[in-house]
Amino acid sequence: MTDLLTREEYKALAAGLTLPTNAFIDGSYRPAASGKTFETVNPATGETLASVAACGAEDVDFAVLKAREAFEDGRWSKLHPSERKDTLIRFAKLITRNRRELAVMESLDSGKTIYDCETVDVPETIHCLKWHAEAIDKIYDQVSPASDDHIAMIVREPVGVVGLVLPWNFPLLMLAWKIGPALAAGCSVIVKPAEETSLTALRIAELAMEAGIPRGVFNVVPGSGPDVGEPLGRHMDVDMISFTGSTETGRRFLRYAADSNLKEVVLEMGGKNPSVVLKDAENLDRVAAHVVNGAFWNMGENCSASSRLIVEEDIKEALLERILAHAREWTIGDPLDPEHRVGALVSSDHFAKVSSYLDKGAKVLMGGGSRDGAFVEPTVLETDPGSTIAREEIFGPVLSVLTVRSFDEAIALANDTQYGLAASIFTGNARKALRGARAIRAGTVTVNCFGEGDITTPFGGFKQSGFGGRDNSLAAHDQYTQLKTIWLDLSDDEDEAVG
Ligand SMILES: NC(=O)C1=CN([C@@H]2O[C@H](COP(=O)(O)OP(=O)(O)OC[C@H]3O[C@@H](n4cnc5c(N)ncnc54)[C@H](O)[C@@H]3O)[C@@H](O)[C@H]2O)C=CC1
Ligand code: BAL
Repeated sequence: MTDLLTREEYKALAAGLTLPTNAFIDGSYRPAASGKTFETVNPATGETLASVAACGAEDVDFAVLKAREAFEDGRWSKLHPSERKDTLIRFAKLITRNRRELAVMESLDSGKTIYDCETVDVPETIHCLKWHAEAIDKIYDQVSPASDDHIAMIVREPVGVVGLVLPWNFPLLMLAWKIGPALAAGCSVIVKPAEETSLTALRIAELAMEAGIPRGVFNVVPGSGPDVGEPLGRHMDVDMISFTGSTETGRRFLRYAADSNLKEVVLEMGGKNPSVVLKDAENLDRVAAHVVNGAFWNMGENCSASSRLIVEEDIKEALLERILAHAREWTIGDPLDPEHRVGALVSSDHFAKVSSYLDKGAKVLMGGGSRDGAFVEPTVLETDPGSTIAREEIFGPVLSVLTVRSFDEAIALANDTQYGLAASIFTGNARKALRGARAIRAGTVTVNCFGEGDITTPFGGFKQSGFGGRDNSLAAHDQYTQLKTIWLDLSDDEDEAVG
């Protein structure tokens, strides 16, 4: 368990931070070529934290050029995997040494609670980098079954120059999910952080250099989606894009790829994830704790948040009573107070979007309030399956309650969505649990718990939640590598016909 500081100690650390503001390209910080900047704001207070380089196509071109040079000369891509492993482990250690600074920076820039930053975001970032580092010198190439006269080798090669386009809800952790396997594989990366939360990615770049990752291999280009994300997506010399964010922007990356060099595209997008609670669920208090955690953790700014509760009517009242009791324990307020479990939403724009759902006519069972500084109370709403609230990804601390009368109705409703990222099912009946888990079309289904798995399990979505690959586990290495087949002719009969 992380040793947390007091609110006053976190405030003092925050006051003493030096915030990185420039792009990081070819091993050094530099302003945007245009000289332009944009403000990054602490959403909990509305105060401007820093003016960050507002990069554009010229900066993207330069970063791609340098990333390509690094990739082709092999200063990283051709190292022995164990050397990349050692460097990445040094990198993880440097993050550990600077973990408090990163946790505070993340909390200030995103509104996330310091509690989550200290206990989840930063430690999971470190664990993710170490895991992929440790894996990379243990993955073997293959030899195919072939006749005695031939050997066919199947070797894995890094994809090349990859663009990593990040969301703002887990700025450090999503960075780690992507750079962990990409750097381990030998790729050169261009990170495009979300404009709301650029700071920790920019600071991490410096630690990457300090760890010994060669210049040009790790670049961070901050700026808006249209100014940086689009030129990256359309670049003719970028081999692949790995994106996490909204389904709408994910679609754009497919168009960019189709219109340019058909680069590979991996998309991890939205969700409207169901928690199905059947009438034979055991220990409703525990079920309620899982549902509340799934819905309100990280302010519900989580693509795998369990935002739809689908409950059989026989147990609805008993479950709701417990859900409301648990939800009341989720204290809201200053993100730098380690007692708080609910911080601020990421921005005033996002606050306006989430707030707009709160007056759409659903029956409010709890919460529904908001206050200055982008805070939205954990909210439980009873609604019907066709309502906007029950269908759209709100990405805030809002749980919709939907009532069903049977197992089949519950599963049909769970699947009645364009998304398919995550789901959970609560029941004491093993057969129903497995039937439900098989029937729900989602990348992750948890039984009698809410969870996203861990670094060892693939994470990604079905339907409009995902495309092209998985984050986490060895499956992530498939994203950043491609297979090559090499045939060797071993026959020594010179008379044998060729072809
Ligand atoms: N799957 C997930 O983890 C996330 C889902 N979302 C969903 O998306 C909604 C909107 O949030 P946004 O921040 O607007 O997400 P977004 O999908 O627009 O942003 C994600 C990333 O894409 C970039 N981007 C935006 N427009 C672009 C464009 N035209 N071309 C290239 N890159 C572009 C952004 O700068 C950011 O780095 C949220 O309310 C939530 O529902 C948002 C963030 C994360
Ligand atoms: N649930 C972690 C990944 C994401 O929100 O995108």
